[in-house]
Amino acid sequence: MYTLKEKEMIFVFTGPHGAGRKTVAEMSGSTLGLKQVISYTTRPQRPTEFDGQDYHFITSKQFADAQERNEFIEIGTINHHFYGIKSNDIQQMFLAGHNIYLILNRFGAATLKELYGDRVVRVFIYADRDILEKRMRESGDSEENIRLYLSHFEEEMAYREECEVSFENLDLAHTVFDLTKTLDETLGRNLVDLD
Ligand SMILES: Nc1ncnc2c1ncn2[C@@H]1O[C@H](COP(=O)(O)OP(=O)(O)OP(=O)(O)O)[C@@H](O)[C@H]1O
Ligand SMILES: Nc1nc2c(ncn2[C@@H]2O[C@H](COP(=O)(O)O)[C@@H](O)[C@H]2O)c(=O)[nH]1
Repeated sequence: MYTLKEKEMIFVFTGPHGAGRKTVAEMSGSTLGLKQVISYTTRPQRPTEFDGQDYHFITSKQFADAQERNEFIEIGTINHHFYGIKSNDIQQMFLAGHNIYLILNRFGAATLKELYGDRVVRVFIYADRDILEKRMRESGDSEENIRLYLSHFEEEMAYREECEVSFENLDLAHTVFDLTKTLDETLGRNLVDLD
């Protein structure tokens, strides 16, 4: 496992599906120079997704081989598919001089917190159930996926209390403004003058 150096931070975006974790993480992340560590998954690639950008899409055999070689720092099973983060990818990002973010479910967020303690800030992004359903439908998710994702809504929302910071993502510009300010302060840089 990579040992974090002074001032290196890991931001883990979590919360219910469709809350806008990816959207706000990318927007604030690009302002603050954070880089995403991309997960590996055995889930089939969706038509709107790009390999290496949304996920590294790999076969079950490739996943099992990497697991055998102890390459993953964290592994999750979601809807019968495997997801994992490689330790070496975290290390490479830090060696390249970037602070990092990941977008994980609550189990992955809890694992990273256990491993890296105070250096992990869990950022919980949420909106109410009806809004999530509307967003998922508008972004083309299948009815089956929407049903599956919303079936975990209450458990996902309950994790909010354990997270270091949380933002209700209603108006995108406001969320990104508040989030960027908070992350900038957490990094102790105060580079972003948002007032
Ligand atoms: N504040 C917002 N208002 C309206 N739409 C939003 C807002 N934030 C994000 N969206 C839209 O909602 C959809 C889901 O956003 P996003 O993919 O970022 O969510 P997510 O939490 O990462 O969920 P998933 O894991 O399902 O991708 C996208 O189409 C995105 O453009
Ligand atoms: N515990 C982990 N959770 C992960 C990882 N990569 C993504 N995720 C989360 O899983 C769900 C499924 O997302 P989908 O894109 O397949 O719809 C979502 O909440 C992701 O944030 C991981 O490596 N570990």
